[in-house]
Amino acid sequence: MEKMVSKWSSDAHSLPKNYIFPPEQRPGDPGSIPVSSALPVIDLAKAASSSSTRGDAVRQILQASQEFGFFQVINHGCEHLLGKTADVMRELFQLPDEDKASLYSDDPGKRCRLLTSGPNYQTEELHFWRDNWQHPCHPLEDHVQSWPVKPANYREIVGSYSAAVREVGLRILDLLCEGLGLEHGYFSRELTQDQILSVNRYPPCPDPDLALGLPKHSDMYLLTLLYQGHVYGLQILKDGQWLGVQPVPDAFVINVGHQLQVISNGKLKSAEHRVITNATEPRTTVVTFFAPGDDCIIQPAASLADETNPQAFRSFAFKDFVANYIANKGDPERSLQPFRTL
Ligand SMILES: O=C(O)CCC(=O)C(=O)O
Ligand SMILES: [Fe+2]
Repeated sequence: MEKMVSKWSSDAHSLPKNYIFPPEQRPGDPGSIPVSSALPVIDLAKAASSSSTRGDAVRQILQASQEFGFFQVINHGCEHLLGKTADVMRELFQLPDEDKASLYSDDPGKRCRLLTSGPNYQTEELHFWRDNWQHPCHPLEDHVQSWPVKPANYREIVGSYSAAVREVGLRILDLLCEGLGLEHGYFSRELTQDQILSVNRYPPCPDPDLALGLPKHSDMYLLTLLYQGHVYGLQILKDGQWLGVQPVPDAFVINVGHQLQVISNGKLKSAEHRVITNATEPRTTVVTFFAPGDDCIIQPAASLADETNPQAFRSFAFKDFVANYIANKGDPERSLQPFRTL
């Protein structure tokens, strides 16, 4: 708990050595990377099933998932919950130390915990400039009892938020099904059995050129839904170039995880991304990962593999992917390599 960046960083005028990335991984001058307007912002109101524009929304989502592995959505229906949810998370990070100490754990096996840096602080060579709070949130009745009782409205607000973003995530997955030609509901059972809330808190950093909030990685689950608020920090790698993701009011940033990359037989891309810090404004982001159950078998959808597009990955149990991802510290190529057939 003493290790949490938010605990000591306001007194730090320079970076501790083990927060300084090697030169080739450093973000460098933030001004050198453009905040890009190229990433599509898709209006989900246009994707209503009765709407004549649904086909356009399906094409936009599919194209963005192929080209960038990322897109933003607006008019998703959760706008009224965003401020409340971000506020309750900020309150949680500002609870008195004794309350936070009861939530903090360095044990990577604990699913509901406050932590700092990466999943396993003890074994890391370099640390990331972030604190994190995470727990499962679906099905709600299985998990809500393990959530904190402070802030007093935490369970109510986070329960509503988790249920509402689940609907958005499943709607987006159904639009992707339509785009990929998979049957309706393909992703709605074991493939999204788990849902994990992960809240990042990036305090102001004395030297943003040298540190990273999160280093380059791809997400290992099926689909990620991110509320990033108004503070910039997320960058995605496209064709070897970093692009900054513009904060759009009330939008969710959506990205393809490794499991969706595999199920789509490589048609959709799980893009690498990272988080930079800044010297003045704390950044709080609320991430929801939609994930398969541990024993769920992952494989390319049969209809997406044929003679011209041979099956690019073998089938595997999701938990075996997770073990290999963790062993390789999320390195995208080494995480996927044992499961490739081509
Ligand atoms: O905080 C962000 O902007 C992105 C977080 C992220 O990439 C992650 O939690 O996997
Ligand atoms: Fe990520």
